[in-house]
Amino acid sequence: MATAPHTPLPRWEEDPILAVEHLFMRFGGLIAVNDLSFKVGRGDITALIGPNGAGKTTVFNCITGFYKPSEGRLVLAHGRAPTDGELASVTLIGERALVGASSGVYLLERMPDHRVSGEAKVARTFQNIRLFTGMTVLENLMVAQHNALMAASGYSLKGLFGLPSWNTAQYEATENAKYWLDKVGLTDRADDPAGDLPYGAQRRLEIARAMCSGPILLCLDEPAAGLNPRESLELNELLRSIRAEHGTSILLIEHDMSVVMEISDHVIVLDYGTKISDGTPDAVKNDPRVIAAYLGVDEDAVEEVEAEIEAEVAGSTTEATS
Ligand SMILES: Nc1ncnc2c1ncn2[C@@H]1O[C@H](COP(=O)(O)OP(=O)(O)OP(=O)(O)O)[C@@H](O)[C@H]1O
Repeated sequence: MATAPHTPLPRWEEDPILAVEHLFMRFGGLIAVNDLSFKVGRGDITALIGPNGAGKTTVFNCITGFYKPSEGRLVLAHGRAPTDGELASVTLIGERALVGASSGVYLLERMPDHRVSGEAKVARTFQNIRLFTGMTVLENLMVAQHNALMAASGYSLKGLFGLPSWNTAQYEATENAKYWLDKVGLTDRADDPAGDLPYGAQRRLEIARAMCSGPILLCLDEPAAGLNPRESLELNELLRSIRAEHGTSILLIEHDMSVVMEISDHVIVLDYGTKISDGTPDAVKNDPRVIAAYLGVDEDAVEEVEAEIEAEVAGSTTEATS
């Protein structure tokens, strides 16, 4: 008897690095994020898109510890995703647990922002660039490694006495900074104040700064905002090489559809805090709910589209069962 062809699960189902589970964020009477669940595949470039005010930045703020969610669980797995049993015990005992040999599982909703970046290794950039504009480009990258350097300095003593472990850590931090300067094409601007850089270069420096902390998940809030078409193409290349050469998973919020459709493996669409679509770029692009949300058509038209979708789904279910 012929068996049905096996359809492989998408990576975000097979090997998720992050699972957002039933996330709610309320601000007084406003529900900015409404029962949102999705997964981010390990090594994927995942885009979170949606019209203005859909709740995208609020989701980022929850993942990166800037907001404490009203409800929900945010599971980050450094190694393989935990089993249901392992996850239940982490949820019971605390915010972090080791699963398998040495890989950690972190419940991000329980952690403050500095531990989400320092321990869980989730780095982010902001919608409005937040560099230290008076510091040099290189200094911005050294500051990003402050935590590692402080630990290596024994919280100052080893640094004061110039012990070898401190010297090694400082050397490595400088080499790391130089590597990322080169990667984003800013080596010749290393000693200039960051505030003197053109806008596109400041955006690249933000990404370099985030990468200096060695994240396993990089969250970028509108990295292509304000970039010209050439700079957008360079950004695509940079993000692809970060994924290919460092294995970093990337979650980005983006309005520039040329960037989203070109580089994403997986797209999640929000509207009024609710997920309306989740799939490959092609699937999402052709989803009538997404088209309706983006075109801003009136509610009657949206209802018509929804009725059509429901009729189609009902039709295909009947066909499948007959
Ligand atoms: N700290 C806050 N206090 C009150 N309301 C907030 C807060 N942060 C966000 N909101 C509201 O939550 C909703 C979602 O905002 P959010 O910034 O997450 O949307 P967004 O999808 O990122 O929008 P944009 O694409 O314009 O950046 C908006 O109605 C916003 O006004």
